[in-house]
Amino acid sequence: MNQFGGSVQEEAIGTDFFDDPHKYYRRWRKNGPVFRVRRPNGLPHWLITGYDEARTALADPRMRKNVTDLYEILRRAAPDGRGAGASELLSSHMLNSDAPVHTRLRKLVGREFTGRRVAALRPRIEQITEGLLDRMDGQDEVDLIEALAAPLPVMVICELLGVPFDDREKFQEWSRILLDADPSVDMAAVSQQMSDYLAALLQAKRAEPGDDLLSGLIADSEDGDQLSPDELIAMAFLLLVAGHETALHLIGNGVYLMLRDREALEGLRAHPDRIPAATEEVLRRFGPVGWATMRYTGEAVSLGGVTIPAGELVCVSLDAANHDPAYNDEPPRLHEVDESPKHLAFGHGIHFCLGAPLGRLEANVAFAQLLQRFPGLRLADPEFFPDWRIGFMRGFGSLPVRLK
Ligand code: HEM
Repeated sequence: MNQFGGSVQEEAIGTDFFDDPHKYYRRWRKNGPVFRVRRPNGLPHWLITGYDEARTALADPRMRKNVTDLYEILRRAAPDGRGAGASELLSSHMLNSDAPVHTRLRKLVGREFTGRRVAALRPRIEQITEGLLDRMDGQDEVDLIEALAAPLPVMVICELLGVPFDDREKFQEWSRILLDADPSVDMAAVSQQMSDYLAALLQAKRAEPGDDLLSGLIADSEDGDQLSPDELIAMAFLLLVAGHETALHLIGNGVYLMLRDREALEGLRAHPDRIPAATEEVLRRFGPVGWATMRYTGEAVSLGGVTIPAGELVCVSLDAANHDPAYNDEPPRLHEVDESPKHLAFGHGIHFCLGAPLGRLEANVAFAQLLQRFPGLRLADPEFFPDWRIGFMRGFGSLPVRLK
């Protein structure tokens, strides 16, 4: 008998999950859309896998994210008592806050992160992509992640935020450690390095503002608004981290899917106007954020036939919801997507991805240019199987392709 009256299943997740989550999803569907799991690191929490329940939960204000309470609950639940990855300073950003704090932060960044600013980036994204493809030209074989999927989003986010591109190795390494919450690394030390780096960068921008988004945020906050220095650090951290690993995997996963279906790839090459719809289907099938960030119940919540008590950790599997057979029993081929798939790959509700227009734009430009430039593009090894990243970010670190 467990604390939920014995009727609630708890499913253990093995590290083989990351190679083929669908094997698990198929089995889990028999449990209903809401049940308990235990992560490979021993952390127990509720998991939501049904599409309707996922949408409902993501829009439910009783599913909270306030970082102080969340970290406390995580520390209590974690078998080693270590809790989450990044420090509370770095993590006190809008993705870890509830209304009205979230409303205020989102409004402030929304003034700078506008559709206009993103749309204006298109020619620059095209130019950066062209430059990266120029470097690939003439080679027989490249790793597509290293040559295109990784550098493009970092170059774009660095320009947008005004972060020196030369610093990328440092902050990419720190953010990867903090995202994956690697237990063998001293998170406090890495968090400190990251926050010191961002504090110095913001200080330099205060002294000498540029035409970039972080300078804009500083100027706004000095205009009588209240983004404190700590809030600026957390916001910069969120934008930097959320803005490149995700787009990297969207491009990597998309190219992989196209290369596995030659006819779809040729169809998209012949009809590039179909690429944006194909990108949406890539997001549905292989969205880079497999599981949304952790929430907790502020009060008891009944969902999908179970009642989750107050103060419990809850995670929504966007990936499982996007494959709910109730909605997606016959997926279209990538070149035949007519209707935008109903996916939750960018989340839903107040935390819906701020960078969705940018992520989509980067992927659309990358796919279009790559298909036009390299007619012979194919997997270097037709039997290639991705080495999926361990963690709930869905993507892989290398994709060897032949260009001729
Ligand atoms: C390209 C693929 C991307 C995907 C699949 C993606 C996915 C997501 C998801 C699922 C969430 C919500 C998480 C949750 O509710 O737990 C989110 C939030 C967020 N994303 Fe993205 N993202 C992408 C690109 C970007 C980019 C390029 C940026 C640019 C900076 C960005 C910035 C953000 C921010 C700031 C939030 C927090 C929004 C809030 O709390 O109000 N994302 N993203």
